[in-house]
Amino acid sequence: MTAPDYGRAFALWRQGAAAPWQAYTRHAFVEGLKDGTLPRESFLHYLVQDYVFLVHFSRAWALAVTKSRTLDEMKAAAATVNALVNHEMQLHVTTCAEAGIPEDALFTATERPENLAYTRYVLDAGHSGDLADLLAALAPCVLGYGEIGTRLAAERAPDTPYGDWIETYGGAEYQDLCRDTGAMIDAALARRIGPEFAAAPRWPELQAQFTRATVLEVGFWDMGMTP
Ligand SMILES: Cc1ncc(C[n+]2csc(CCO)c2C)c(N)n1
Repeated sequence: MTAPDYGRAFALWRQGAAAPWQAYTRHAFVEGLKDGTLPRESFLHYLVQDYVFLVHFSRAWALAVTKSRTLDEMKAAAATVNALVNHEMQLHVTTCAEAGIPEDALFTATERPENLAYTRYVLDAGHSGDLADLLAALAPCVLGYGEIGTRLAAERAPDTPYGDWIETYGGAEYQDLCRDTGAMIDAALARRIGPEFAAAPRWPELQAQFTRATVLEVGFWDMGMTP
């Protein structure tokens, strides 16, 4: 299966991080969602941690609003903050509520170090750099789930109990968001670095940020498997 097209910068970054990208998008946790063998306890533990993760990811996208230089950039980043705090986190709240975990327990859950490392790394990439640095660190999260969702929607076991999760990320709405985000990244890089951004002196550092965030995604799945 060929990977979905989320733009030029992403295609290059993904290629430049080939081994960790494979470890992230084909992780045992992902395969367990696909065939339904992931223990429920692992999934709920992941969802609680992911709720906290999304709180900090919303802060990172809010930082992208303040790092924007055009109204189009601001609109895209602000739309993502809205989607995160008002919609995506609802999947976590609803699923956890069904399992008897109330929302205030999600907001106050103790963060695992793997979670802390990832979110604060991304926030620091944004605080110490510009929008290009921040987007390089944010891209694996947004676009990786798009790629995982697409593959799992095609390959899933019909009776996996994780169908809602797969449909959230494999569905048309999320895939549109991934394409928009990929286009926004290409435009933001072209604006700051020039159209040949991959030949620029700062490209290796952007690649390194993307690769580090991908490695931190692998750590997040590992954490999910060890409740
Ligand atoms: C560990 C972890 N990595 C990625 C995502 C996916 N994700 C994070 S923010 C966001 C919306 C961006 O528009 C999406 C889809 C997640 N939930 N948890």
